[in-house]
Amino acid sequence: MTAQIIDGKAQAEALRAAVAGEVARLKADHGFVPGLAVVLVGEDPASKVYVSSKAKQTVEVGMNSIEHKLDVATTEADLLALIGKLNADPAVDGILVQLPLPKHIDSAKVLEAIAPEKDVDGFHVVNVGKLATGQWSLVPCTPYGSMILLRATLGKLAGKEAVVVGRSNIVGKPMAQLLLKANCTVTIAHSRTQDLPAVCRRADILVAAVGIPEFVKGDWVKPGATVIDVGINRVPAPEKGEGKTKLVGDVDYAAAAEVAGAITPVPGGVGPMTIATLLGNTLIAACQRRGLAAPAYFAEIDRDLFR
Ligand SMILES: Nc1nc(=O)c2c([nH]1)NC[C@@H]1CN(c3ccc(C(=O)N[C@@H](CCC(=O)O)C(=O)O)cc3)C=[N+]21
Repeated sequence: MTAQIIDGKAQAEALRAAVAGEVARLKADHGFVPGLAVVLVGEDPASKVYVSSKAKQTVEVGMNSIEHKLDVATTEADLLALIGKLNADPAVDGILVQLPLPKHIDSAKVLEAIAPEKDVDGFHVVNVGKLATGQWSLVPCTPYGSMILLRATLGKLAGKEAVVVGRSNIVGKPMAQLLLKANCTVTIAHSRTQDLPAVCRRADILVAAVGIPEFVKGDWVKPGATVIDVGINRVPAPEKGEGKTKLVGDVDYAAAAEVAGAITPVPGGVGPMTIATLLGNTLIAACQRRGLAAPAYFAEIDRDLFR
């Protein structure tokens, strides 16, 4: 058996087209253009690629992109001052501070400084708390995108056995919250889990978010399961030539695809959805802040996922 490959690239394109349509409608009917501010501190090459890709796609859907590229030696106080300015700027609807930040900056402090209504990453404790208590909130982009892929692949998720491997604040925990909200039976597994392969084999929905290349093996996957691979790991690829690299996920893709019912590839799976949902969150934040109803397309996604 060979798994259905879940086409995150195509789904992300569809989502971006819907965002572009809503942006045009807001401009025509309400006379404003949503703006997304992205802050990058330092020169991490992967972060630079992601940030320029975000800026490019922001402009492609018709929104304003405000980029702040700061020196690696930027102080925490200077970064907090910039966030204060962006919070107060009416042209800024969403603020994203690219992680990881340099070691001398306290990320938690920085994330808490972002106005919750502009927190398009959904990382602020106010948004985390709202999600955990069933209140409306901005939802972290990667888990949100993963949920949209699951819904498109499986239909209703209620009653399914879901195992999330990884307990980070940016993926594992919010992913578990969203699966729970969609009425799955949810297990969060991690590095201290006893007999991790056996726990994974229970899953109808297996989400790998550990940040270790090809960590989840083929025989950890229940036959027919849906596998969501959140990992983006750059590894050496000597088979492509001296000094070459490639991207792999947190799942041993070739082996898992023999067993799974459906699986996300890396690249072309969850990654593109992360940027599309970021743009969606910016649109939602822009509407919310102006007292406008959530765009129909997103209201429908939420109804679909959580009712
Ligand atoms: N505050 C914050 N919010 C984030 O959402 C955030 C962050 N910090 N720091 C880094 C991670 C990583 N991330 C990705 C987004 C898109 C792709 C993506 O589009 N990947 C493509 C390929 C990319 C490539 O070829 O390098 C794919 O999987 O097909 C990957 C990774 C967002 N992150």
